[in-house]
Amino acid sequence: MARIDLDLAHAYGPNPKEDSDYALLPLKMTFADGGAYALLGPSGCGKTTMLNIMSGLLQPSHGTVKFDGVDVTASSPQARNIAQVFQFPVIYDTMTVAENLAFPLRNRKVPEAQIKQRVGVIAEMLEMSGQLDQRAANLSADAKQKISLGRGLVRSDVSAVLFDEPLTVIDPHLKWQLRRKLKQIHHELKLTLIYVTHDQVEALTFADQVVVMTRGRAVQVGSAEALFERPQHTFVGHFIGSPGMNFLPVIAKNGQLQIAGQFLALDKGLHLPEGDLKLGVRPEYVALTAAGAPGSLPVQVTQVQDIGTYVLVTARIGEQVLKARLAPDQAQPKAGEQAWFQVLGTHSCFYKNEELLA
Ligand SMILES: Nc1ncnc2c1ncn2[C@@H]1O[C@H](COP(=O)(O)OP(=O)(O)OP(=O)(O)O)[C@@H](O)[C@H]1O
Repeated sequence: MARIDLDLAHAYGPNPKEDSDYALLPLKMTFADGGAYALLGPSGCGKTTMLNIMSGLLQPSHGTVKFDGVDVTASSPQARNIAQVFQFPVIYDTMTVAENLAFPLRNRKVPEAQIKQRVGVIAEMLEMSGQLDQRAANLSADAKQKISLGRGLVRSDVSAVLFDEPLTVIDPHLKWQLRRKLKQIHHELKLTLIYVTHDQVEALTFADQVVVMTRGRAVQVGSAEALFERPQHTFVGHFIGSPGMNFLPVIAKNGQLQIAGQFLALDKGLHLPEGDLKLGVRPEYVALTAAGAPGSLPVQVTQVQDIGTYVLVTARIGEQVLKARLAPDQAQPKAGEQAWFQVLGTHSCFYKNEELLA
C-alpha cells in the first residue's frame, strides 16, 4: 500500500492558457496509505483524468505523482503496482471464476497454496464461493462485474486499487449490497481504495474521505459530515444533499443582513465582511417558526410535497426560492399561504465569491 501525493495540473491540448484549457487545474493532494476515497463530481469535471494520472495510464502535462515519496510520474501502471476496476467487466470468459480471480496472482508467480487461500477469501467476501468452478461465460453481467471487483482486490501487495464507476452495470439492489461489501472489504483488507463516481450516495457510503470536483478543480476533500455541515464551496452545497443547500444573496451591513428587502440581526459573535455575500442553509435546517421570530423571514409557500420520510416545502421570498425539509408529523403550511422560515442559526454558512467565509 502507498501514500499518493499529487502536485500537478493536466491539459490534453498543447499550450494551455485559460482555466478552461485544463482538464485538471493546479492541485496538491495527498491520499493517505490505507484510506478509502471517492472522487465525486458531474460528468466532465476531471475524475477519470485524475484516476488515470494516478494509475499511470496518463502522464500529467505539468507536475508530479509520488508514491510513498518516490516520483513515479513517468512509471507505467505495472511499475506502480496498481490494480484497476473499470465500468465494464474485464475477465476471461473461457476461464472459471476461480481461475479469473487467481489470474493476477499467477501472473506475479505467487505460490499456489497462497493463491488458493486468497481466492477463497475474496470469493467468500463477494459471496461467490459456490460459483468458483463455473465458467465465467455462463454468468450474468452482475456476476461478471463481481469477478472484476474480485480481481482488483485479490492482490494484497498493490499500492492502491482504483475503481472507475465500477457499479454502473450492476442491478440497483445488488449495487446497494456491493457498496456496503466494498466498505467492509476496505476495513478487513486495509487497501488504499480510490473510487470514481458521479453518484453522491455511492461516494458517501463507500468513502471515508470524498474529493468533490467541478470543472477541473477539487473544491473540497472531507467526510460525509463535513461536506454536509460545512460545504467549503457553494458547488458542494448544491451537489451534496437532496435537495441541495439553499443559497440566498444577502448584504451584510452594520451587524445586519439584508435579504430580499428584509433585515435580520446578525449574531454578535459573527464577524462578516460588509457587502454582498451568500447565505447557505440546508433544507434540513430551515425551521417553520412563529411570525417575526429571530432569524426568520416571511415566505410565500408555493408547493408542499409529501416525500414519505419527510415533507418538502418550497417557498418564495421575493425572487428567491427556499426549500425546507419538515418532519411528516409536524404542522405543515399549505401552498398559497404565508409562513415564516428560520434561516439564521448555528448551521448557517456564509460565502463570498463561492468560498466559505464563516
Ligand atoms: N483524451 C482526451 N482528449 C481531450 N480531452 C479529454 C480527453 N479525455 C477527457 N477530456 C476532457 O477533459 C475533461 C475531463 O474529463 P474526464 O473524463 O476526466 O471527466 P469525468 O469527470 O471523468 O467525466 P465522466 O464522468 O463523463 O467520465 C472533459 O472536458 C473532457 O472532455
